[in-house]
Amino acid sequence: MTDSPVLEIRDVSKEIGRRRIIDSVSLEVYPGEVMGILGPNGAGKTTLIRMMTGLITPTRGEIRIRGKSVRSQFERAIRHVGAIVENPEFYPFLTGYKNLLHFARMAPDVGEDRIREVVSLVKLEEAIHDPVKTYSLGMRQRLGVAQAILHHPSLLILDEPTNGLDPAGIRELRDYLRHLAKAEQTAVLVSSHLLWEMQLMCDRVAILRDGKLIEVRRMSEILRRDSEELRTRFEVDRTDPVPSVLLQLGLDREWKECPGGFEIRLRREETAELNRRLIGAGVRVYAIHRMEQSLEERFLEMTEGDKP
Ligand SMILES: Nc1ncnc2c1ncn2[C@@H]1O[C@H](COP(=O)(O)OP(=O)(O)OP(=O)(O)O)[C@@H](O)[C@H]1O
Repeated sequence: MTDSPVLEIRDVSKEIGRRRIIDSVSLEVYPGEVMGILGPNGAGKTTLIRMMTGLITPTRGEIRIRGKSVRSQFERAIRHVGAIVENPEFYPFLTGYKNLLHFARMAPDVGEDRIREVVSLVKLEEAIHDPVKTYSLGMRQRLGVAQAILHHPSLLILDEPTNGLDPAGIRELRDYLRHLAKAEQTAVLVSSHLLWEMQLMCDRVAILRDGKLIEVRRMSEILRRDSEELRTRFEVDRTDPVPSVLLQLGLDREWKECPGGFEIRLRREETAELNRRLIGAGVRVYAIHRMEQSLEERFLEMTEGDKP
């Protein structure tokens, strides 16, 4: 990536009382990407987001938005940000359009053209002239995003945006967030404690545990499982040669019999190799099943790591 980052978090820590809630976090988010902050409840996601929006100040370190320090150049930094940190509040008896008009009056250079543009970006054209009290949760969420992006922010921050949405609502949210990131080159930052939601929405994900950033990875890398040991089931006619074949391969792995064959944990390449050797030993192999680890299992592994 050659662009300069929209958001730079540099070695940020936050202590409240004697507790370090955020511990030396550094992270960069670029134009046009959807970045997820993933961590279990209490990991520090909201605290980190509150620091990005200037609601609280870091104990140490610095946060810059488009190169401007949130602490020392607050107004110049924050004008590039659109955020929904709590649930957005609207006037329920006014239409979506009138609500947006109301917010547009507070922002410089936002006219009705821009309102129409954001309404179309969040795909709310059909309902925009209905009163907000008739909106579903997902529609309110979209109106919230429309409001947050009225002033063309470079960075859109959404804290747990999928709370209360059903899978269809989450898919919609994903579609227009991705569209927004690509169409307006907005950097989007969303937090969640659910990996599968991040999988649907994000290009990259930053994993937070106990206030520490333990990894930043492309979502596609997390989902690629070639180098991982997965539980693999072989359907075979006999298992008696398995120990000697494993010995030949130098694979010091536990395996166990199961109905119609055996199970073992293997990497992708090892699976092919074991198959070849089994056939060489005269075993008939009917099927090989690699059991994908569920996303929830992977999330627990990533966030619990070396915990007891
Ligand atoms: N003002 C505060 N005073 C004391 N402790 C706090 C304060 N704010 C947050 N904490 C603690 O810091 C930790 C991180 O909280 P934070 O709300 O940032 O986590 P989170 O990852 O957003 O979790 P959740 O998804 O539950 O909101 C929690 O253990 C919380 O109790």
